[in-house]
Amino acid sequence: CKILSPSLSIINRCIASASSSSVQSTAKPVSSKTQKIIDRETRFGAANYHPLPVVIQRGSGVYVWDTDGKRYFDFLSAYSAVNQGHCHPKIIASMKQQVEILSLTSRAFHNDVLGEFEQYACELFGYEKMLPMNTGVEGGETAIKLARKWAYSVKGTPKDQAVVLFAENNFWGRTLAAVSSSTDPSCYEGFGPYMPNFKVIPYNDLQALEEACKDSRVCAFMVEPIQGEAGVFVPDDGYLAGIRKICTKNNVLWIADEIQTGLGRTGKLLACDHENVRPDIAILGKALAGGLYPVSAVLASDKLMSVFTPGTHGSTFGGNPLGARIAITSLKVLIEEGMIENAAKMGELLRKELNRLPKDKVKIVRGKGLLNAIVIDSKYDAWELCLHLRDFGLLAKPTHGDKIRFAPPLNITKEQILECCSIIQKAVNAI
Ligand SMILES: Cc1ncc(COP(=O)(O)O)c(CNc2cccc(C(=O)O)c2)c1O
Repeated sequence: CKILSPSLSIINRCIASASSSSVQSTAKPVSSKTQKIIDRETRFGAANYHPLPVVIQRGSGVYVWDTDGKRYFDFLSAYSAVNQGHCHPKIIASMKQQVEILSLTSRAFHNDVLGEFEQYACELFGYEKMLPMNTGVEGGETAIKLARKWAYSVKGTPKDQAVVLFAENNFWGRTLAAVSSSTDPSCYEGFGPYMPNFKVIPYNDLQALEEACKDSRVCAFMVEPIQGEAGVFVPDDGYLAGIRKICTKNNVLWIADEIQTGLGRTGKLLACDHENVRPDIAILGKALAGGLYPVSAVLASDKLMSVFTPGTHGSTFGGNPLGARIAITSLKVLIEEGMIENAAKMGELLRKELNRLPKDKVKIVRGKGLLNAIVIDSKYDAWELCLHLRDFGLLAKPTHGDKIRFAPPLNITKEQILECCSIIQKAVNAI
């Protein structure tokens, strides 16, 4: 069932598109070389994205360079998939070493790296078992299958009756199951019929969760500790602890989607660590392999994971030795180079500086660690602001109309943060 209230994103997008089309942009036009590359992509590629007009050719650390050699700060980090910075030398080195030895065996046979990755990840995150996949949405699908199978085989839910709860404005990918839980028409419209027994409740509302859990068919609540795509919605302190309590009381599995918030992004290893609570199932992805390879993972207890028996789930590339090697190094780099603590410190500095921006233009600043967003006044156009940010050397992109996410790699320095803030100030002055 879906809550079909007109989502804010539609209204904001109408305003944004109206304002961007009606207001003449004062941003710089792209070079003919860049335009030619964009035109070729437009000619031969599906139009399922609307990228900012810039063509990136090289990346290193917090920087990327376009095809004209211009340098930018990357303030999106590929939606938090590049937490370790672009092309981290240690991760590249381990990738190079492994790729020349063995890349893929399928799970028909063992390989000599997967067990090392599983042990390292289980011990690091405090779980007993890990199931490796590739993309984040595969991690989400795996977690939901796990919860449903547990409902039928352990909890005793009648066959095909299990209900999974999601939060309004959730985003966990683009598969038919993922869009079945979405409340954003641009995500789900035109892709019906939808997955049954997905129920949506308000985010950051413990009473709504308590009420929904009265339905004995509910087997799990899948939720982001901070809603990324929705525009970096940070819930009230205590929300995560409240979820933990209510799910435990009602024998409902708590699935934390840490794909965007995990791996140091919010200034802790997992965003759930801010409240010292532990979900029954944690899903990781994106930066798990440093933005160099698609690796995702589902972590759970031995008892819970044991509902998966041979042949009940899998993936051709899931658990491949190349991805496993890259993931081990990506996790070690995150820890050994103090990126998690740096994210906490640099996030505080970034929000302090962003809060100095004129309030008539930048209405809200919010975030945790280096997952942040500004909400600009509807009199102004977020797209136009991103074009000016690009011209001044910083790449970011609007999400849902009036919000702009600021999420640089976690190894950004204080000097770089201050330089980025002066760029942001200049761009805000320019709109
Ligand atoms: C919280 C969360 N969970 C799951 C996913 C899905 O991950 P994969 O994309 O690897 O399947 C995400 C993804 N996050 C995300 C953010 C912005 C754009 C896009 C895009 O599909 O272009 C994806 C996410 O932000």
